Amino acid sequence: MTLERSDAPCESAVRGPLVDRFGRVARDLRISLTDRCTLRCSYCMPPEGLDWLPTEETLTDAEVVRLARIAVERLGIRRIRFTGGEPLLRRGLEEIVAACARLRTDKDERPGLALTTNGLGLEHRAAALRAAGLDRVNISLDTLDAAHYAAITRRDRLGDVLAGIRAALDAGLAPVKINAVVLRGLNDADLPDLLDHCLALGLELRVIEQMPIGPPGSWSRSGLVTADEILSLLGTRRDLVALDRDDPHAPADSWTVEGTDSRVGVIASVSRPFCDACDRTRLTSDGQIRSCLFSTRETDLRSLLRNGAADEAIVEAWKHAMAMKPAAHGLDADDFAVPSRTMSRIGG
Ligand SMILES: Nc1nc2c(ncn2[C@@H]2O[C@H](COP(=O)(O)OP(=O)(O)OP(=O)(O)O)[C@@H](O)[C@H]2O)c(=O)[nH]1
Ligand SMILES: C[S@@+](CC[C@H](N)C(=O)[O-])C[C@H]1O[C@@H](n2cnc3c(N)ncnc32)[C@H](O)[C@@H]1O
Ligand code: SF4
Ligand code: SF4
Repeated sequence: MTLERSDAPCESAVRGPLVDRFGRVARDLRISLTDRCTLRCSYCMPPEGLDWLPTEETLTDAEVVRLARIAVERLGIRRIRFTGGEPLLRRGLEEIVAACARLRTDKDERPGLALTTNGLGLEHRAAALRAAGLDRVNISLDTLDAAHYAAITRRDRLGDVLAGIRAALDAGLAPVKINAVVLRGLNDADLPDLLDHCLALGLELRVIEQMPIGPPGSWSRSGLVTADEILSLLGTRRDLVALDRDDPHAPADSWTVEGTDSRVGVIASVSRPFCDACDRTRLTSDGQIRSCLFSTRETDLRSLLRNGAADEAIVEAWKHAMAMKPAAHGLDADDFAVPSRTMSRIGG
């Protein structure tokens, strides 16, 4: 796919809901609630962490909810995912979820509400989050081997994640998906065990190709474990049958595992990009809109909010940001530009 470099929005891009120059419509908003985290996953953050945003630069709960309301009521957003950093570090998470659950979409429905988390502390919050209106949760777990887990995340917290998964299931959050980024020589050989564990608990495993969006030096194309390799690892003990995508916009390709009711997914952002059908817009914890995970530019909604802008001005700024959305991440292009933030500051 070639990258469109023109910055001029076409007319259709500035009318109606969030539509970009290529006709893609954003229905899915990912809100990062903090840039801080309890882990230091090697593919996402440097061991020493990052310079965290000062509190005053982070959107308040009320600011987050106002932007979510504008997105849902004015801009056609139908699903919201809370992410981070680690969103469970956000004290007001339950209140933010409850406020978003009161919104109504253009179809007069409650927006779908989901959380992506590393699972630390979920044990104590899953029930309250469910009661607040959270529908589902994706939990990151790269391996069941405690030593490998500690090597990847630089923290010895495997037991806490497993407790968080159990609590999510008990609370009735459904489906519970497990996200595993696969790293050569670290957890690739652990995938069959992880799949068996997920099948036993009724969890949907998605194995993720590592993207070049972590700390400098953490990614190389030659070291990438690609979707083809992931599939052969997952097929070591199990037979997989390919499924058609039920949601054309979902990042994962899915398979059923023969002899079970379960499915397993592969998110192949690098070797099989899904940018053509992208339906996402992203809000960072400091109030910047990123139309693409790999954007090199952002649109500052926080300044608008804090300068007293009316909803209409925010709507226009958000639409303009969407109009500038690139065609694709362009990883294969000669002029690929490294995104302006690393993963934990964007929200995945
Ligand atoms: N390239 C790319 N990767 C994405 C995008 N959205 C999510 N991902 C990656 O997909 C992986 C799983 O992300 P999640 O936060 O669980 O979100 P999701 O897979 O969209 O969630 P579902 O709605 O449950 O399918 C992470 O590595 C994300 O960074 C996207 O728009 N582009
Ligand atoms: C940035 S994290 C934020 C939410 C939460 N802290 C967590 O880990 O689930 C969101 C997702 O991005 C994934 N991720 C982080 N760095 C990645 C990378 N370099 N390539 C692919 N996925 C990555 C994580 O595995 C996680 O599933
Ligand atoms: S992937 Fe999630 S848990 Fe791991 S360092 Fe990044 S933000 Fe934290
Ligand atoms: S890389 Fe950008 S355009 Fe491609 S799917 Fe992700 S957010 Fe969408």
